[in-house]
Amino acid sequence: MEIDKAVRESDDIRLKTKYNNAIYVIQRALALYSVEEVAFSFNGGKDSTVLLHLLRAGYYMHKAGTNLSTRDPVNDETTFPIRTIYFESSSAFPEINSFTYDTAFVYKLQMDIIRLDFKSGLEALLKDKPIRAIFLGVRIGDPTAVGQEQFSPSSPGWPPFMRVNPILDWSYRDVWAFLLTCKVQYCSLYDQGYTSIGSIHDTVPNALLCHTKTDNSEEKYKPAYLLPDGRLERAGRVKKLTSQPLNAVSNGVNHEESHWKSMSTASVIAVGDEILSGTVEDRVGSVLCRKLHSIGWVVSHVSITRNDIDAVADEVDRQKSTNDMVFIYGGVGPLPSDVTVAGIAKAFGVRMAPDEEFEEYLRHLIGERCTGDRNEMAQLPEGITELMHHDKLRVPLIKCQNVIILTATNAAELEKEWDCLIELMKSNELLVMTEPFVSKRLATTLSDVEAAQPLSDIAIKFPDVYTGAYRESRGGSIVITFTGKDEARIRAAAEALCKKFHPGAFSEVD
Ligand SMILES: Cc1cc2nc3c(=O)[nH]c(=O)nc-3n(C[C@H](O)[C@H](O)[C@H](O)COP(=O)(O)O)c2cc1C
Ligand SMILES: Nc1ncnc2c1ncn2[C@@H]1O[C@H](COP(=O)(O)OP(=O)(O)OP(=O)(O)O)[C@@H](O)[C@H]1O
Ligand SMILES: [Mg+2]
Repeated sequence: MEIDKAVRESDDIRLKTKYNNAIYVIQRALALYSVEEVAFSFNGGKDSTVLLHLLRAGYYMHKAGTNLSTRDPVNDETTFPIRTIYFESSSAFPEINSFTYDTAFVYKLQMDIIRLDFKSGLEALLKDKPIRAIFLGVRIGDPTAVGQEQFSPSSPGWPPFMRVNPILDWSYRDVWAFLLTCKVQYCSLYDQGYTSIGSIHDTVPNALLCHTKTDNSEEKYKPAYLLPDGRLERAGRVKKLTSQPLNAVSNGVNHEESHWKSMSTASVIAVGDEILSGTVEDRVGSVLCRKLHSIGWVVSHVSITRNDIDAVADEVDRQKSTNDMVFIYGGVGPLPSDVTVAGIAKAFGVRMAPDEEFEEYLRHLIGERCTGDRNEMAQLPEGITELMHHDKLRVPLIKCQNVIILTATNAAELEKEWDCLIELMKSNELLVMTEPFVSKRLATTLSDVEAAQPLSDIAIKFPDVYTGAYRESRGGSIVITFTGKDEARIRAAAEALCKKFHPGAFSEVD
């Protein structure tokens, strides 16, 4: 068989392994279910195109294995009796539609076209046909792959069938290695910069493949197989799939009660038993708070957590749902106490899965000693992780939905990571910079009893200005802080306070 021959003759060992595993899964399925009981869910996408060829090869081998002596020369490899289902939709790309139909014709697929949503369509199909298992081109990293194995029963609430995912462990790179090695046709959109295809409403070419802009500003895209980092395969999917939206707010002159609530908020979590025991000082937290403040973010919460998966999971779970962004550091690495990433996975209810791109970075960094299977560090939370690469970083930053993992251990390292992070977040439109905070500080030797009531009055009169106070020592002066996004309002609040006391009662602190 052509496909089998092409893979076996190639010197891509990795592809051979992936291919053999996928064929094994297909053969297991064909041993468990009769041909009438299986179906193939085909939609013309690259993953289902890979699966089509694997299924044809697997089916042929299965037939040859079970029925060698009686092989019918007419019923050869060009015949593929597995029922193929396509959920046709008016919002599919015309190129996807025509590729699906053309492919069905070329390979004589027995197509069932379903014009209902997935769930209702499957309900109707399963009522009518004896289908018990459906082959899908789902891969780890797809949002729908979370929690799935190669054989996964359909979810509760769905009609009962077995989802069979022979290419679950294939990476983006494996998919292209296969399609190119086997020289099979794929949908033309992949040559126009599309890297993962949903509907016409949520899919654009992947900006990471955009290479020129001509005078009339027409954009040109490289083919999908040139995307260097498969993790970014879904970058052409319109936002809802990447992460929770960040409501970066830029109005600093809204004088309403809800003013502070409308700002972007961040929570900072340090992980470290040694910080809790007082053995070491946290050298990152305060610098990070200053950085966030400088871009106009409100830091709502700072905490220190034990090196314990459940403790990290609980804290991340609490903070991720009440903040736009969570920054976590400490406990990242291969040591037994490095449980931060696993804690994050637990907080999101996903498992840890090997991440090939990350493994590649680690291999460059640590050398060949760490192979994928043994390298615990190459395991990342499945389906929610995005690697953020920057030329100045040796290892990409890890982002799990709205949780960013920092590896900095001191202020200098944080400076560097922060600069890269800001650049990356801006270019990915994950972070719209908000107006920075401005603040004014006034020191006074007035007693706190004297200052208390006038300060409350100012806070009521200027709800858009944060009015706070702190002491440097119990007996020393009080420092009053005014913070907000509108300099004029801050000045007005400070002046209003000064007017309530004798001249010279306050002096400005730099
Ligand atoms: C054959 C088939 C079986 C599916 N089985 C399930 C399932 O068991 N559970 C589930 O949540 N979604 C199932 N889905 C839906 C997919 O996960 C779907 O891609 C996902 O809900 C996202 O769809 P959307 O991006 O088009 O909205 C199935 C889809 C197909 C085509
Ligand atoms: N409209 C559909 N009809 C039939 N099967 C579908 C449909 N949409 C998705 N599927 C099934 O779900 C799998 C996963 O879909 P997904 O969009 O992730 O992959 P793909 O379309 O094959 O490739 P790409 O990631 O490039 O879009 C498909 O391989 C296919 O088996
Ligand atoms: Mg698709």
